[in-house]
Amino acid sequence: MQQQHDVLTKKLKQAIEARAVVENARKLQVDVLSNFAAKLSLSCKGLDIEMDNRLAKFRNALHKGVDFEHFAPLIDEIVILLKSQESKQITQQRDLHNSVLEAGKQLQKSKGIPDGARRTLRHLLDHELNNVQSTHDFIPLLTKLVNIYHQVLQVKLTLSSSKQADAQPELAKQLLALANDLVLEDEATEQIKSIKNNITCTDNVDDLLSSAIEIITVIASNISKERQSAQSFLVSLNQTLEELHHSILSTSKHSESISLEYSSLNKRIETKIKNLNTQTQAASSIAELKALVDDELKSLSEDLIEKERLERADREALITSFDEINKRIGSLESKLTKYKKRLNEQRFKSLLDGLTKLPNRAAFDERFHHEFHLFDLQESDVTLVVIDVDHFKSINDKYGHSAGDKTLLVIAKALQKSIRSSDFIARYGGEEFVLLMPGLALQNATLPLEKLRKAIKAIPFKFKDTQVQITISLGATQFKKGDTPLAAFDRADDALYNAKNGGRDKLCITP
Ligand SMILES: Nc1nc2c(ncn2[C@@H]2O[C@H](COP(=O)(O)OP(=O)(O)OP(=O)(O)O)[C@@H](O)[C@H]2O)c(=O)[nH]1
Repeated sequence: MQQQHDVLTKKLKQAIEARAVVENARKLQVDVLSNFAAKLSLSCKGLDIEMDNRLAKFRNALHKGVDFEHFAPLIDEIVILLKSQESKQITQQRDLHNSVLEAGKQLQKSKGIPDGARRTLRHLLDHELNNVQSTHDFIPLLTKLVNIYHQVLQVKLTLSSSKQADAQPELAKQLLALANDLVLEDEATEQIKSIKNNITCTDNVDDLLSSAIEIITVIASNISKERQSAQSFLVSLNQTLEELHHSILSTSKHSESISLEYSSLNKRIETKIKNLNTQTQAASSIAELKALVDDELKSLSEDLIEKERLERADREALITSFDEINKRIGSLESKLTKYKKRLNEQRFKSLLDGLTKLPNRAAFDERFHHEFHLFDLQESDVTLVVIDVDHFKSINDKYGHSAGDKTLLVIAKALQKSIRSSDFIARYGGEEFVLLMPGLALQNATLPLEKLRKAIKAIPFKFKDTQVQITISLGATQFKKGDTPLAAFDRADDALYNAKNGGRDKLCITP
C-alpha cells in the first residue's frame, strides 16, 4: 500500500514538474508575443489619434498581463480602426500616385531640364511609379522628383533674375547643338565654326544672345544665297525655253513660206507641162516642135534647179535650227544636272552630322522607319542599340569643350570602324549614338556589342598629359511583332537607363 502511495506521489511530482516546464515555456512565448505585439502597435503610432489611444491601452494591458477576456473587446475595436485605416491608406496612395504623376507630367513640359534628369523623369513616370506597392515606396520617387524640380527651378530662377542671368550653361548647350546641326555652304561653315568657338568659351547670356543673332544672320544670308541661286536657275530655264519657242516658231514660219514657194513652183511646172502638151499637139513641123520643146525644157530645168535650191535651203535651215535647238537643250541639261547635283549634295550634307560626319538624327529617322517598314513586310531580325558616352560632361568640364568635340569625333570613328558594313550608325544628338543592326538577332548581339564597348574603353585618350579612360553604356533591343518605332526606341532607351543605373560601362538588353 505504502509502496503504491510512493509510486503515485512520485508520478504526481513528475507530472507537476513537467507541467511547470510547459507553463514556463508558454509564459515565455506569451511574453515574446506580447513584446512583439507592443512593438508592432508602436509602429502604427501617429496614423490616427483614436487608434493611438486604443493601442496605448493595449500595450498597458499587455504589460500588466490582463486576462484575455479583457483584451478581446479592445482588440475588436483596434481591428475595426485598422480596417478603416487600410481603406484610407488605399485612397491616399491612389491620390498620391495621381498627384506625383500629374506633377511629373507638368515638370516634363518645362524647358531647361538637363538631359540626364529628363531621362530619369521619364523612367520614373513610365515605370517606377507603376511599381509602387506602398506609401513608403513613394519616398525615393518623391526625392527624385524634388531633385529634378530643384534643377528646373534653378534654371528658371537663373532666367528670371537679371543679376544672375549671366551664366546659362543650358542655353549654351542648346545653341551649340543648333550650331552643330547646321549644314551650310563652305564659307558659312567657317563662320559657324568661329561662332561655335565663341559659344564654348562662355555661357554668359549676353554673349550667347549675340552668338544666337550671328547664327540667325548666317542662316538668313545662306537662305538668301540659296534663293538667289534657285532664282537664277529658273531665270535661265525660262530664257532658254523662250529662245526654244522662238526658234521653233521661226522654223515653222520659214517652213510655211518655203511650202508656199513650193506650191507656186509646182503649179508653174504643172502649167508648163500642160502648155507643152497642147503646144506639141498644135505643132505642124518637126522644127517647130523641136524649138518648142527646147524652150519649154530650158524653162522647166530652170524651175527644177530652183526647186532643188529651195529644197536644199529648206534642209539647211532645218538642220541649223535643229542644231540651235540641240545646243540650247544641251546647255539647259548641263545647268539642270549641276543644279540637281547641288541639291543632292545639300541633301546629303543635311543628313550628316557636322562634327562627326556620321549620319545625323534626321538620317537615322529616315533609315529607322525604312527598316521598320521592311520588318513589317518580312519580320527579319533587327537589333536596335542606343549608345551614350559615360560622364561626358566631366570631359568638357575638366578639359574644355574642344577636347569634348575631339573625343566625340574619335569615338564616332571607332564606332563606325567596329561595326559591320550592313549596320547603320548615327549621332542621335549630344553624346548619344544609335545603331541599327539589320539581320542580327538580339541573342547574337551581345558578343559584337561587348566588343564595341571594349573597343571604346581601349582608346588611349590623353588630355593635358593625363591618360583618360572613356567608356560607353549601351541599351539594346530588337524589333518585335506589333511594335511601333517609338516603342522599340523606348525599350532600347530603357535598357540604356538600366546600363547607366547599373554603374555605366555596360551593355543592358531589353528583349
Ligand atoms: N564638347 C561637346 N559637348 C557636347 C556636345 N553635345 C553635348 N555635349 C555635352 O554633353 C554633356 C552631356 O551631359 P549629361 O547629359 O549630363 O550626361 P553625362 O555627363 O555624359 O553623364 P551620363 O550620361 O549620365 O553618364 C553636356 O555637358 C553637353 O554640353 C558636343 O557636340 N560637343
